[in-house]
Amino acid sequence: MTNDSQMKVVAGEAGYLLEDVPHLTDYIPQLPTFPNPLQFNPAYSVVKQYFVNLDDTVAQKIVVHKSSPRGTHFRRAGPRQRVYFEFDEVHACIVTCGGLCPGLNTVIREIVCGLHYMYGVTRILGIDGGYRGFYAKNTIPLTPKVVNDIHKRGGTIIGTSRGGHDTFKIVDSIQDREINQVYIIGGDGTQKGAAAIYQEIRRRGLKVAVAGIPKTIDNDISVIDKSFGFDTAVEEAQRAINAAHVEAESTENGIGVVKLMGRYSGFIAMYATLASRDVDCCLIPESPFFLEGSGGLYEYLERRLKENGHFVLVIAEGAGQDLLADELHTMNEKDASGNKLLQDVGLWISHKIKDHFAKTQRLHITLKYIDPTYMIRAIPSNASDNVYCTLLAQSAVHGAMAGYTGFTVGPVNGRHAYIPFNRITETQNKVVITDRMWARLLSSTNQPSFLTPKDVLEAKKEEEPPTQLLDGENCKDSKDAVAATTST
Ligand SMILES: Nc1ncnc2c1ncn2[C@@H]1O[C@H](COP(=O)(O)OP(=O)(O)OP(=O)(O)O)[C@@H](O)[C@H]1O
Ligand SMILES: O=P(O)(O)OC[C@H]1O[C@](O)(CO)[C@@H](O)[C@@H]1O
Ligand SMILES: [Mg+2]
Repeated sequence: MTNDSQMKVVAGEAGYLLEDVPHLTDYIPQLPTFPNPLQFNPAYSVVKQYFVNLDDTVAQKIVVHKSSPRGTHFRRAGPRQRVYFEFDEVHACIVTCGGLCPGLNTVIREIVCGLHYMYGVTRILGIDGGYRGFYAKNTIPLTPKVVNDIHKRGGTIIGTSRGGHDTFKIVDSIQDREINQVYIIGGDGTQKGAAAIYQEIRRRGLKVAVAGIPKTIDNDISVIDKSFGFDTAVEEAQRAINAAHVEAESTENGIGVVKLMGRYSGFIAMYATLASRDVDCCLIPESPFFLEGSGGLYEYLERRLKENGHFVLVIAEGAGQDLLADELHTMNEKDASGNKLLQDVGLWISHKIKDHFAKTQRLHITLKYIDPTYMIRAIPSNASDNVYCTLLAQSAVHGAMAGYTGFTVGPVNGRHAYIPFNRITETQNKVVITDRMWARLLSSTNQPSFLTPKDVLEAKKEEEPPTQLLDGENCKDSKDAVAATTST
């Protein structure tokens, strides 16, 4: 077994590997344990097997050959027979960081209700306004009554922010307030911050469990099947695409342009396009494109307008940024968290298309640009995301109560697991354009791939899939996971 402070790797037979998460007892030996109060909970009395077996693990790769090694596994999430906190000892806090995402309030609600109703915990604080709220703002007491209706609202009732991560000040605040469970909801940046907080807590030898709940509307968090709020966002994006289609269809040579979120990954644009069937072209950050000449966007646009009389273009906000940078000579501006600030590619491409047709005078077009960017993430989560958020929150609560720390929760092939922070933060999930899912999109829109045979070869070399067995498999940066429904 190898052991570092972020991940414990345990090897087993036939190539079995467990990438385990840290536990409080790794650095505080002989902690007392207590029976899990869940076994006395009437709602759970019907459950055949109350507790997750300590040896249960979840396979990262589920499509295998006869001779395949058993591969990487993660610890299965869920309630344990013994817990490391007494109910009246727990003082928990919840913080939300980064951009908004449908379902944030549901996760907050279910952490509060899970702690309260499953474990009898009454002291729970909301940290106001993201990481900086630990040391710069007041806290918000959270009870089941306070959070009762919040899942019906978009946003986050405790506020969020970018930047302001100061590990020492945050851990000082945790220590001063005698907080011993920290629930951190956020994207890749947030999880990196959570890892730093966990490391500092461990260095100080504190009995504080740190649990991350992955959040990103872009669906760019690796290892997990998908992130909460993504389905809701895709559904909302349909409304914008529908509007663009109606507008485009109702005029001669009508063009509808819709810009969707997706800084580095085009999952929202890809899924919204695949679901809608009204889209003629979808442009994402992972797939370079060009405008002029043979095989370019203008040529395709003209052809489609002649064939169909209208055209719908969906573009992810991170697409074509290299083209914009060349033309606009932009400064390399960053937000408070260090993320690159993007130029408005939707507006840019709308102008380019209008200019092209004005210059060539071959067709008279009418173009409408729809930018629903913030609308798709500011809404409350839909039914399936609400259930998903509940499972995530409860998995996090069970993990912290069981003494695990330095972990992120999430479904891996449909089973909830505890995943070490570094596995979540080391890479970002991206659409793989040599994958079958992208091919499906190309065949549904009929758009050109904008790739030369040489480009395809290069792309294949870069993203060599480990196996060709799975549809959509390589849409996951982890190279192993498949999109799956969630269940514990
Ligand atoms: N490498 C890092 N180390 C410590 N803290 C970080 C790091 N990167 C980001 N953070 C902190 O995490 C918080 C959120 O980061 P960011 O704004 O990048 O959003 P995110 O969590 O990636 O979510 P999203 O991109 O989905 O909106 C910020 O407060 C930021 O200071
Ligand atoms: O304007 P804000 O709040 O910085 O958020 C914009 C970014 O947040 C995200 O929704 C998530 O990272 C991106 O798609 C988008 O670029
Ligand atoms: Mg991010």
